[in-house]
Amino acid sequence: MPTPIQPSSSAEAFATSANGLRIQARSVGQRIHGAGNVLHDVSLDVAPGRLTVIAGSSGAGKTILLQTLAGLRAPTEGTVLHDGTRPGRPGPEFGFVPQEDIIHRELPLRRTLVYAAGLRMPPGTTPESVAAGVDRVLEALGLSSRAATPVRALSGGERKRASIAAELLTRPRVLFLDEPTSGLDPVTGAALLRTLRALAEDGTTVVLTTHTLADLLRGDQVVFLSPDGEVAYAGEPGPLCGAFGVGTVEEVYEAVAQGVRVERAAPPDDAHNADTPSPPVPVRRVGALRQWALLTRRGTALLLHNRLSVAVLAGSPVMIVAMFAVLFRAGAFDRAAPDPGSTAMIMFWIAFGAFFFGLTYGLLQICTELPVLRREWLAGLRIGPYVASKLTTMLPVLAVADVLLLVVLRALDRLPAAGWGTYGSLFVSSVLASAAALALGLLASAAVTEPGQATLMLPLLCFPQVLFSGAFVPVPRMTGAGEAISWAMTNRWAFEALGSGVGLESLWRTGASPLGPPLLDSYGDSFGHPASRGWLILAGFAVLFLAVTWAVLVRKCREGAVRSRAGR
Ligand SMILES: Nc1ncnc2c1ncn2[C@@H]1O[C@H](COP(=O)(O)OP(=O)(O)OP(=O)(O)O)[C@@H](O)[C@H]1O
Repeated sequence: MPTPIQPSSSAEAFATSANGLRIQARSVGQRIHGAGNVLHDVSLDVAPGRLTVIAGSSGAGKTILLQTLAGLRAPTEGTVLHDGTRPGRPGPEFGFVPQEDIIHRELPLRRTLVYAAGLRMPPGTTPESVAAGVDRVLEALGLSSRAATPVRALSGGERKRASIAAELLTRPRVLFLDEPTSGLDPVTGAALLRTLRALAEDGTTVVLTTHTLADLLRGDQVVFLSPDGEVAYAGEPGPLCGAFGVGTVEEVYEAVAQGVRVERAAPPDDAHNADTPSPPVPVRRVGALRQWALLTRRGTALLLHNRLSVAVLAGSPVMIVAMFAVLFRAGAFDRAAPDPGSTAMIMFWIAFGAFFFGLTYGLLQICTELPVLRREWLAGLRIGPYVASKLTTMLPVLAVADVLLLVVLRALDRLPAAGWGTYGSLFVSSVLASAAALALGLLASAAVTEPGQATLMLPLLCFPQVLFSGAFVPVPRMTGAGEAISWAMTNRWAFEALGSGVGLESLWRTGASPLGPPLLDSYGDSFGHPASRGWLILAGFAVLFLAVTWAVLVRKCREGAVRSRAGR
């Protein structure tokens, strides 16, 4: 059941004594690629410690104006000033709550906020201070009784408050919220507005967009946008209806749609010092190593709390081992009576199994949490430690899956009775194949725009890895184009490294089967190189895919969350 916001959501409970940010917009225009001019000549002042509500019909440009006022989008015309200078890089004094959730859903609320605090609060903050900070925001937002509840089990209103709680951890001077009351019932929405008002009364500047009529009358200032992105009204909410000569807020929407504008005195043109971006706030960010350690811990906790992840983690190895047991007869590697065709296929399926584990583990890792990543990037998260944490969270799991695969296949006599050296080589080949596939999965996960697309990528990425691996059509038998493509397939190098490590060439050449030598002719020198050559290539692919993942994420965070500040 949703919890009501407690009376503790008062100015006292915030106890931030924030010194609110002053925002000025002067003749702001915003041109969006594909949408044209979305904002026209917007000039307004947002005083520190005031609650400003931006309203207007759907598509009027409310979100774009909010992002522009926040300094997340540089205006294409005019100027936005924060405390009289152009916005710099957001720091802990800045809070932004987009429409999507910006916290993970899997963990209990308090634990989620503790991780968020670890990434946002200054380095050196003691665990006691983190705990106190988290308890403070939970109390301020009336969420103390929900502290142990997984975020996914919270109601829509509670989840929205949880996102706001994450933003309040650093006691921001300004808080921007995109439609915080959408989807909330009137009582919960009103309570949330009261919470935001308490925050403003304590000094924080609060700016929000809304479609909820009642919200318009609850702010200190209303900015009403016309459908073509002009300011139709900016001022106190009390005189709003009277200014349009109507009786209700609904009628204000109608009047604005018909082109009515309320003239007002233009704010003074004090944008002369706009050329200087505000000096960067001296923020000490949490170090890269600490970010990586924290993200790895959080990633592991999220993984273990996500039923789908656990099902994929446990299910994939079990499924593949079961298929092996059904498909192949035992004893294919017996030197006295080998089955060369099966030995090649066993090596291929081990390579493909390792690839499949890595790819499936990686594919949903990033696309499911992109809004969270973007918001945390704004708060100082570095992409390098983020990508590295994905590797350190997933690679041990993959290594265990690969070991299990090899152990079970040996126990079922689908692999030869060989020494530690052979099995060490098979293990390294499998883990590197999984690591390269994981990196490929992370890259695909970073590149797509939603989880559904990531799922579609699975067959697209798997098919070429099967066809061009060199297992079914040996590389020497491929066309020139096919051979060129096979170079880009990690599965080819894993297959060859595994075959080399298990000694396929010698088994086929000197084993008792007459089928060995002709097969060797077909496969050429596929298994004639040391396994270490394949390891190097697989490691190279992993590094390459991770580097591209990093680049894609940096671009996405910059484009999606922060657009050129300070004239960039
Ligand atoms: N990334 C984008 N690419 C192309 N057009 C965009 C983009 N973002 C916004 N727009 C367009 O800009 C206009 C204003 O969008 P915005 O999201 O600010 O409207 P809004 O008033 O917040 O609407 P709503 O109330 O429906 O959320 C719309 O026509 C929208 O289609």
